[in-house]
Amino acid sequence: MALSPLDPSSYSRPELAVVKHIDLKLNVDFEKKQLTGEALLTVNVINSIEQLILDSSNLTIESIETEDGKSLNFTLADAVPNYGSKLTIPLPEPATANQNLKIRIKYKTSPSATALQWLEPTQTSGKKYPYMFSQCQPIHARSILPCQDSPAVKFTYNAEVTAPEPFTVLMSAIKGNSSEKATFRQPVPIPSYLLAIAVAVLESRELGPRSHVWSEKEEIDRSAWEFADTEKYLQAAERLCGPYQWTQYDLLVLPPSFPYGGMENPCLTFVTPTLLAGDRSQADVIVHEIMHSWTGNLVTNRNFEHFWLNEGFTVFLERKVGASLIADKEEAHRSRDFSSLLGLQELTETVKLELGESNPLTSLVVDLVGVHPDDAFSTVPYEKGSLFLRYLEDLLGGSEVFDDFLRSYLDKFQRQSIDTDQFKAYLLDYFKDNEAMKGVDWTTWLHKSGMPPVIPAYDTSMTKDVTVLLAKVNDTSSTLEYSNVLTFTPQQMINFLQALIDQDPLPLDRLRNMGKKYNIDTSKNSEIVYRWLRLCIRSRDESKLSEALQFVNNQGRMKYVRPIYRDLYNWEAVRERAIENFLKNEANMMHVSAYTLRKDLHLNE
Ligand SMILES: CC/C=C\C/C=C\C[C@@H](O)/C=C/C=C/C=C\[C@@H](O)CCCC(=O)O
Ligand SMILES: [Zn+2]
Repeated sequence: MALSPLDPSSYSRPELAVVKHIDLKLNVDFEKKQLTGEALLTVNVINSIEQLILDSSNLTIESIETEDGKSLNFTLADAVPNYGSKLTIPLPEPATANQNLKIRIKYKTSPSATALQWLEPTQTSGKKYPYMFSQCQPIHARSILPCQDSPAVKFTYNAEVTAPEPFTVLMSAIKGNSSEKATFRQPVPIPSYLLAIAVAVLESRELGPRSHVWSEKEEIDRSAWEFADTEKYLQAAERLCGPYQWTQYDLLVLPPSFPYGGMENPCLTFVTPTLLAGDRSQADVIVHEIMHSWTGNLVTNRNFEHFWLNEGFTVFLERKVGASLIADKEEAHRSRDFSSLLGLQELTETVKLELGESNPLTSLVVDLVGVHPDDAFSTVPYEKGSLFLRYLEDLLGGSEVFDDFLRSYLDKFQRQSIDTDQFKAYLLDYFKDNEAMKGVDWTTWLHKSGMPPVIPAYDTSMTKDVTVLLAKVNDTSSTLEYSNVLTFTPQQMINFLQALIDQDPLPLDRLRNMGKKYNIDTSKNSEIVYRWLRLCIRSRDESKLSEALQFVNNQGRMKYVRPIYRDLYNWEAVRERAIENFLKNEANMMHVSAYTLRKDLHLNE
């Protein structure tokens, strides 16, 4: 299949023409699980073209015409699994450089559009109304509208959406005030993966001068409490990165099947309800999504081979901003390093235990020719990426100089899509007089698989207690008491449990005793519950099996569900039960969850 030279995951040819703006008109039909409507594309021609090529997946194209109603022919190629169909629109006459074309496409989505999940009322908290939401990243926007589904292309959009009463429509854009129909405008150019829509019966609460939180009414009070500090985080982010450019920053708490912790849809971050821990302990996810307002959403990876530019930078900024909220400078430094050490633990598990050190997907820059981005997803771009930036910061003179570089980088590349070479060239030029720059082994950092070549000298004072506890627990002759963990924060407990995951399993009686004594087995914090269940599975606790299955059935956050299923698969005695459980629940999952779990459970081989 011929794909774009700029993006191995798209048919479109952004080097020839780019969509600059989209006017969308959509109607939401819950009965048919379908969006129907039209997209009016404004296309800017870069090099003479005789045809326009777009991405589409499972769309029914009803007609294509020019703005003044002249019908255009088109061909929809046979679908290639997971990439969809190339949509070719021959132009009535060749278009030349700088020309702007307007093309109106009337179409319908399919009930199995991979970007959309249509929930039955039983899958919602209210149990009365259906619910629909999207997840376009990485390349699922093509199942919602015909487009250049590549982050190399950025467009502004306006939308008008009709849905029956009493549904609310939300999109990744500024919401209009009309009470008759839902209107939206996104004046900042976005890549297609940031297009988002949710339609449900929702309530909202004000969180701050530019923020509301939205959810079903059953979660609204808990959500407003959990995310009350949003404005404080936005202001801290602005102090580091400059003014917030997206006007509105709202949050939408989705139903439990939402597959990610958070998705940085502009103006409206989508989050999993597993963040509602009741103790604000998962605020780092909100800070992470806020930081995407600069890295990812303003400065965007040109294609998903450079995904680390989105995620590595965002994790790096998230930890800086998190630390900046702590008044005591030394404590802030300790806390930043503590989070980085947890990230390093997760990276170690991914590289050494899950993917393997020679796996090409453990490189920072990956080759996605013939590899679907959903199959390449892991903690590597997040943690190896942010560790690389931390290495550079330490090498080049610390945060005093590196923060200035970051602001300059954001300023230089804002509203653009870039690749790793552009980042590298800019950094080399910015620090051209810095001798230390010569010591960077670029090839190893960017293109070699495995663990990073250098691990920063992190402050370990906050992990000391964890290390002591780990030795105690591993010494099976030592007595365990609640007092051992009395002063532990949820983060320290998470760090401790993650360290246990990264080592050989504890004998089952020791693990059970630990769970009881340390009150772990009654925790409501999903980050703790998930790691605890994994430990129980790895120590072969059959009595925990139904709890583990319930946990993966009750929420769909892939960060939790996939490792649990993989651990269950590796336990031969329960493998069949795990597969049976997956097959029973597959229909309730979003496409990306079912797709990746099928691979984790080796079901399509
Ligand atoms: C090297 C990686 C190459 C390609 C991956 C590109 C896209 C990955 C695709 O599967 C979509 C990812 C969407 C992620 C959204 C949110 C995450 O940041 C959530 C992280 C996990 C969690 O907290 O639940
Ligand atoms: Zn992210």
